[in-house]
Amino acid sequence: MSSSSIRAHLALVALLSATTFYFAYKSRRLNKFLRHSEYRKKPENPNPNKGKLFFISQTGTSKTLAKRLHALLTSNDLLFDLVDPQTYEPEDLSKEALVLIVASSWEDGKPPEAAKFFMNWIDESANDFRVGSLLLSNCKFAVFGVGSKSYEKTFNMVAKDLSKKMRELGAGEVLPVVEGDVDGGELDVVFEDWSKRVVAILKSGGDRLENGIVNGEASIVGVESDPVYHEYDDDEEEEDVVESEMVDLEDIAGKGPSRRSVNVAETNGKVKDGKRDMVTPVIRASLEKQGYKIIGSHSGVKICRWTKSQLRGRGGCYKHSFYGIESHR
Ligand SMILES: Cc1cc2nc3c(=O)[nH]c(=O)nc-3n(C[C@H](O)[C@H](O)[C@H](O)COP(=O)(O)O)c2cc1C
Repeated sequence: MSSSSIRAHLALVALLSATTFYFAYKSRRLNKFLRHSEYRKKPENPNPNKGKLFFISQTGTSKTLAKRLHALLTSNDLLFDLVDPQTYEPEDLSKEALVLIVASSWEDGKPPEAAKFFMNWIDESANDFRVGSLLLSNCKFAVFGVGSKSYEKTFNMVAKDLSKKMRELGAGEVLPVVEGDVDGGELDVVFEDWSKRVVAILKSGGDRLENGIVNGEASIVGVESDPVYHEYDDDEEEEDVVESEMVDLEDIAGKGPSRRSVNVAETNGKVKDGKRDMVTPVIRASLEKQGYKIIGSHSGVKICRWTKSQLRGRGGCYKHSFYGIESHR
């Protein structure tokens, strides 16, 4: 073999080695990035189709009762996860179809320590005008309170508060709150009665739940109110009256937001770099449900339905009809 061909061989081997080394290095970097990346997929709600039975408890009374109900549900082939709110991501509430809560109240009607984050989340969401009343619109729920009448004004405050806030967020209450009294209120009997009613409702199928009517007694159904964010147009009133039969691809794309796609830990209404996020995951979900597109971390935008209608040649709003203003151009 001539010296020039040996040199060529050596150069080829060197090139191949360098290439192999380079790709091996890149692959390791990529793996490392994926392992540590903040964009790594967060764990999904393990059983979004199963009901959730929460216990909000400090000294175990509510937990014991919830366990009893869980056993009853299971023996009736009703699949529920028994959940400690401490281990639950409240963002997932919007995916739940059925929620049962056994909740105790503590000093000044406050929740036990373990449920503070969960309760705060519900409270903040219900009080945030940007979230609106659609967030839990797919969720049916019932609450049993564990407390003592001797605390008078704050008797079962947590349970009552939960019920109110859940309704404000659009969830449908299938049974009015039942208030258990640990001090002479025959708690076990009252709880057993409530549990049987819950099981009866669940076993009766979806109809009663859908209607929010239980054995003829009207349950408190989610309070409907207008969406909190509006289009950048003053045509809403007319839009409400005329419902387009056509479904916009844009609107479909807005449905079913993935809350995992945003960094929940950082943006759940918390302070980041000294600033509070304007579009938290909850607000994002609510806006996307209404067909808005989120711009940056601060705004939601949706094209006016009349503008779309006009662009399709199907007529515009009163501004066009009465004054000839072509706001779609
Ligand atoms: C210090 C203290 C404060 C309490 N405050 C309230 C209250 O404000 N409202 C109420 O209904 N019950 C109140 N209770 C009663 C508890 O709700 C009751 O003991 C219940 O069984 C606790 O349930 P848990 O073991 O599941 O936490 C209080 C009890 C204690 C010991």
